[in-house]
Amino acid sequence: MNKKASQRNQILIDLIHQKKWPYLGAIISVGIASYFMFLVPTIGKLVIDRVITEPRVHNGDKIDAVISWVGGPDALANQLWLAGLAIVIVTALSGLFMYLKDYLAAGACETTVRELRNKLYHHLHHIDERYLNNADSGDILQRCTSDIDTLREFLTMQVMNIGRTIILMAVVIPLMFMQNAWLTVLSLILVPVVLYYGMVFFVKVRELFQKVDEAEGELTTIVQENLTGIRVVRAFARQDYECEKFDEKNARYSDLNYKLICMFANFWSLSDLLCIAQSGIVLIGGGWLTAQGHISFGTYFAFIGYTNLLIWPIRQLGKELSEAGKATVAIGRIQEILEAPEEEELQNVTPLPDRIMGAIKFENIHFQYDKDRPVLTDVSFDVAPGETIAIVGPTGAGKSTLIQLLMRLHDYEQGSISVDGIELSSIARKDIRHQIGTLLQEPFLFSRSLRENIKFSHLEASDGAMVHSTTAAAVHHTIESFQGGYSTVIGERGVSLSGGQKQRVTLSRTLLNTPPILVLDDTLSAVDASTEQKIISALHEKKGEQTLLIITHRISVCQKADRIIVMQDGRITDQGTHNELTHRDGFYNELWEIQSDQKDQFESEIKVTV
Ligand SMILES: Nc1ncnc2c1ncn2[C@@H]1O[C@H](COP(=O)(O)OP(=O)(O)OP(=O)(O)O)[C@@H](O)[C@H]1O
Repeated sequence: MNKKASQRNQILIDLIHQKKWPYLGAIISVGIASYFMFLVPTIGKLVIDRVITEPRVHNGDKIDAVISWVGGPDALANQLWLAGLAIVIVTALSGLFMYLKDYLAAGACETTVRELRNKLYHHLHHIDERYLNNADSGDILQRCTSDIDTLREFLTMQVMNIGRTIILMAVVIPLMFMQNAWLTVLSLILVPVVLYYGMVFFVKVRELFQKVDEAEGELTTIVQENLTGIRVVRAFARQDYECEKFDEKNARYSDLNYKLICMFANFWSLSDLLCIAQSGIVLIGGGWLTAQGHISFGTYFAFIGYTNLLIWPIRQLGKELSEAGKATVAIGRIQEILEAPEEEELQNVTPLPDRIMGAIKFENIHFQYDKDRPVLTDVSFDVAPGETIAIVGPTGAGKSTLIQLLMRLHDYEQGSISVDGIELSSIARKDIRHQIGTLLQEPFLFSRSLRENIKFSHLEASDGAMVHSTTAAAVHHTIESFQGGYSTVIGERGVSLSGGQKQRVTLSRTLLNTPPILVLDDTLSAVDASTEQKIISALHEKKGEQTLLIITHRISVCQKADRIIVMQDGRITDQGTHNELTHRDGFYNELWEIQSDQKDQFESEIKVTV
């Protein structure tokens, strides 16, 4: 067994081990139920041999004692309903223990799967940023939903059925041998073939299952992407193109499923044939042995019953094993996520006060995502507590990366970053993130009420504080104009709000928490100039209370900053106030001239029109 397979088994063993007592109870119940199942044909045999047929068998054993107790063979022959009642009672007891098995197993399985789901969800929230950047969200979604369901089915159905069949064989086969060894051999002669065929099928089908799962993942990804980006598709009138792409994936998924169904059809028909052949062998062989007087008629009757009792579950074993193949693929895929590294946490972290001052220092920072592709080179700058810094630069200059390093979404390898004089790499990730409020380029809102979305940053905040933050973000009146006000539930990713409204809601969410450091990553790009000014003024009211880093392309925002940092190609190429930078050549001055020209042109066009 290779390492991966043994790790997969280990996950399963660990999961089952956590609930060993209910599982053990289920196994014992199956054992008892199997014994009662064995008793049904055995009662038939005893009645035939000791009551119905002549000459009657007398062994002087406990069975004879029971027969005498109910009035002897003749009396029993006149009251055969008693034997029928015994069969009903034994069958009912067998059913009762099977129910107990299902009850214990279902409880244990559900808890096991729920714990695994929680473990996976918790892990996803702590997984390393690099893994998330490269991961395919549709695929992860599938692993967390349908793969978990496959595993659940495996634990509730397959493990129990496989266990049940093995226990049934372990209980019934020795009891059959005790009655007649040759007939037992005859009754089981095709069992190895049925089992082997099931195992071969199981190995073959596993590979195909993996392909089907992958194809399903691709299909989920394409649906999810298209739902998220449906407006982009419509804007470019690319519906047909996307439908074609979907059809391709859909066809592949269907073809693979069809192949799988065909394989199963072959398996069922051939295994049915094998099972019927096994029953036929017992019928013919047992009939001959009875005719020759080697076995009693009752034994013949009982062995037909035993064979039927065993062969069908054994045939089912092939199916269960093949389903188990599907589960091992699912476990492997879940395991891949569980093995993805989590964000590393330090053993000895430097604790932060409840509220830091907000001083930031970058010293000779070098950083790259991929080998030999430097994104930040020798970046150094200082920010005093309460200072407002604007960061400008062309696209791809590394501005967002700077912020991601500050939030410890990635770790720097060269240089130093400190917050209030404490080296960032010695601070726990969650501690530093508590101190920084961030508004990312892409506003994200949950499909919950506006109130829940805004209070996400500060769950205990009062409604008054919430209204204060929405007023500062210039969105309070918009929210009040909705029929449901703050209770309005917004669609997935806030689709019922405009881009600017979404940004303002996310801004109010960040403002509610008043963290000592606030970062706006190109957040104001989707709001109009007057709203932008309102928001900037609101932020300026708190000037000095929090350190403000604003990544922006707008000169109007930079003008209000204490200092502007200019970034180009991963380096800081200039810094200073608006006045200083507009009096020397460089990127900022060019940006200023372009935006001033545009403003002048716009104003003169308005004058002409008026
Ligand atoms: N997760 C990532 N993995 C690999 N490369 C990345 C990743 N994120 C960003 N980059 C690369 O790093 C460089 C800097 O990206 P960054 O997002 O920091 O730029 P930016 O200045 O914020 O750009 P913009 O103004 O367009 O947002 C770019 O070349 C980008 O392709």
